[in-house]
Amino acid sequence: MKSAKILIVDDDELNQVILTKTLTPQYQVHCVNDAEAMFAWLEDNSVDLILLDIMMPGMDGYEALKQLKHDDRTQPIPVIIISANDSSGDEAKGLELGAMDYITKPFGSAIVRARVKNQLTIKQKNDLLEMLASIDGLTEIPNRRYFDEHFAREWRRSVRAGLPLSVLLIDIDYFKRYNDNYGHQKGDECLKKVASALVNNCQRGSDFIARYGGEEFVAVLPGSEEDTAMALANKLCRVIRELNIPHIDSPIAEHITISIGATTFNGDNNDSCEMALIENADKGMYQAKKAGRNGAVFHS
Ligand SMILES: Nc1nc2c(ncn2[C@@H]2O[C@H](COP(=O)(O)OP(=O)(O)OP(=O)(O)O)[C@@H](O)[C@H]2O)c(=O)[nH]1
Repeated sequence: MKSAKILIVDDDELNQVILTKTLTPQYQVHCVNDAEAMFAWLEDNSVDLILLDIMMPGMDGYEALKQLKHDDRTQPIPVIIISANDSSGDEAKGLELGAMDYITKPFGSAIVRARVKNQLTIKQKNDLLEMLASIDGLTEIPNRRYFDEHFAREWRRSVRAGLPLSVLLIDIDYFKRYNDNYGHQKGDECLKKVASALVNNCQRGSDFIARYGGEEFVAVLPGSEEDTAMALANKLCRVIRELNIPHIDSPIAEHITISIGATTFNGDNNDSCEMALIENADKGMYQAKKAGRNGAVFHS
């Protein structure tokens, strides 16, 4: 809870100072003067709670709240309205639009602190549930649902910043034969070992690995060009070979191997879409399988 991030949206500097002073000992606080600055800040920063003023120059707080709740990316962020409008009609309007709480000005510090704490406690529990719903039960790495959200976010970031984004599709070779020969339980153990080796061998903090489905994994590599992506793909093939998981029924090796399809979006082509990137990686995978497996192929 200590490191929770709170965004204060208020054009009144005195309110900003008082709220910051009230919350700073416990939380990370950032202030912006209007709704436009709030949306700009949210493009690149994660926030756990928003304290939102209603009467502001430009877009007012109600409209800002409506837009926050309309966007999947900002919808889960709890909003507390802090407003000088103290009529029950105003409060009802804010709550109906999706605010979690409503504090009227002038406010007492203890009330602000208590209400913020309540909302952050609820948020923490919701985040935990969200996390549990995003993790694959077998391998304990991010699941397909988590991947879909993460990948869409990274794609937008890459288009906006004009930065490359690489994707690796990773598939265990002859895994049906492995299951048939060693049994489904051993198959599960193998999937766990492969997943953890893949996660432990991704170099950059921004690299992301998920279970794509069955015996297939996917890596999202923000900021990585073709060379870096292929270097990582080849390294992952080697790492999995070196796990030395016996697979006597594999026609190509005595141990478990993987095939990888790789592709890169260069951040400069707005015509392509995120799904085209997956399709390209899938084509690379098909070629890697056709070329004999146990290796990586880049498809642009
Ligand atoms: N043990 C176990 N097996 C799984 C799981 N998910 C998928 N599989 C198995 O993975 C196998 C995938 O087989 P295929 O798609 O035919 O591919 P493959 O045998 O790996 O052959 P190639 O990909 O062409 O090298 C199937 O037998 C699935 O039952 C799982 O959670 N646990």
